[in-house]
Amino acid sequence: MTDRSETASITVKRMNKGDGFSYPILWEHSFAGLQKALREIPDLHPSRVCVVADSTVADLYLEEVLDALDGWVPTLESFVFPAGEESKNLATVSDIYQVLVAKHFDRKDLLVALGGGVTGDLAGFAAATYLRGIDFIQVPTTLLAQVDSSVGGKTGVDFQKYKNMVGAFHQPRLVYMNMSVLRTLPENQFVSGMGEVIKTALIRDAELFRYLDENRAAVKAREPAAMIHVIRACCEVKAAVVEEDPTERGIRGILNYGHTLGHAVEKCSGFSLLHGQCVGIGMIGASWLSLRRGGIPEEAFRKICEVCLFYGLPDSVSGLTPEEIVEASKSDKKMEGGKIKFILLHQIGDAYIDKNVSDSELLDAAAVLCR
Ligand SMILES: NC(=O)c1ccc[n+]([C@@H]2O[C@H](COP(=O)([O-])OP(=O)(O)OC[C@H]3O[C@@H](n4cnc5c(N)ncnc54)[C@H](O)[C@@H]3O)[C@@H](O)[C@H]2O)c1
Ligand SMILES: O=C(O)C(=O)C[C@@H](O)[C@H](O)[C@H](O)COP(=O)(O)O
Ligand SMILES: [Zn+2]
Repeated sequence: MTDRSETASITVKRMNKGDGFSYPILWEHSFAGLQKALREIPDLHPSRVCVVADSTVADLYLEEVLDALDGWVPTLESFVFPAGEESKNLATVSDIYQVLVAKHFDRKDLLVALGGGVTGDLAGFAAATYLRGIDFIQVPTTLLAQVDSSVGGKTGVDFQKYKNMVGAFHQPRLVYMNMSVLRTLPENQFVSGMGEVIKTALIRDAELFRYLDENRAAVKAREPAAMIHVIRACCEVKAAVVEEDPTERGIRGILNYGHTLGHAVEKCSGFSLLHGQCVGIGMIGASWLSLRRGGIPEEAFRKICEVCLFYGLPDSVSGLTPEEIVEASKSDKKMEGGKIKFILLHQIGDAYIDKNVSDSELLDAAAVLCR
């Protein structure tokens, strides 16, 4: 088994293909090395830096991050918004633009996304669009952001209650993780992150799935060695998929495992359920359909349910009907040429994209989730 228990770095690379990019992903135990990591990035010479954080993360870590950056640039700003998915909208992006305009940020300046996926998506989208694109870095502080959202350059906001309806692909220049921040992460947010961890294992890393199954106590207790192993494994999978297909023309779609039904549940719940919890619910539906299609055996389906439940993920949702979940799935952006894009499993660790899932199959899968 690969030893991923040491902190280290990997590099996301895609060069000379027209949309080339390359950036390091670093695992550290404090914010102290952030300035050095930034100074090592060639051609990154901002005069102004704005750290974007939500209210909770700002209270916990903003000062430490500003201290870590002290002395690097003449102008160091911060922008703080109310924590929660409700802030992931164009109004907050507009508020970020206002600060950037007021402080005369130019094309060479930099945004720092300090926080979870909401902050990364928002700050990344502001960076993608302000002056037609400025640099940004990701400093992820939730498990979900460390295993998924900080890598790969999907940025954006919700629009009229539709998830991520407006956005852009814009790769960060650096992903810097301070692993110690996981100590303050509330349990429900940890569980939400585990939704994306299990997703990653199911789509491309059977060995990681076994690790999650066999090291339950260590992972659940957030033991540092187990966390580094899990987070590195997820970043390796994500980096590999994104390098292959940065703008989701094809294979990147597998990162959406559990999201077709998951995003629909998230929308129908009025965002009262967390993203990773909804992905967990959606994965049960997608795994059930994989079983029915003869992709995975009954035993694998049971094991997926068992592992999801062990890590605290829900396997069903109350108060919703299968019909409304299907309706919401079909009005999400998963449709291509009138067909829904659904991700299924050949086996644990091997996902594929299927564009032939019928309405009745979708309805049956949604019915499995409604109790
Ligand atoms: N761009 C992508 O590739 C991608 C991938 C997955 C998810 N997402 C998006 O990410 C979002 C979910 O991200 P999230 O789960 O990180 O949510 P989040 O950013 O809202 O963070 C969750 C909560 O945890 C708090 N928090 C963050 N770090 C903390 C810490 N170290 N200690 C204590 N509290 C902390 C935040 O203040 C917030 O209240 C969704 O909008 C989802 O659509 C994007
Ligand atoms: O990076 C990707 O690609 C993903 O699909 C990762 C997902 O976990 C994430 O939730 C993403 O934001 C979903 O993308 P969307 O295009 O379906 O909104
Ligand atoms: Zn997701």
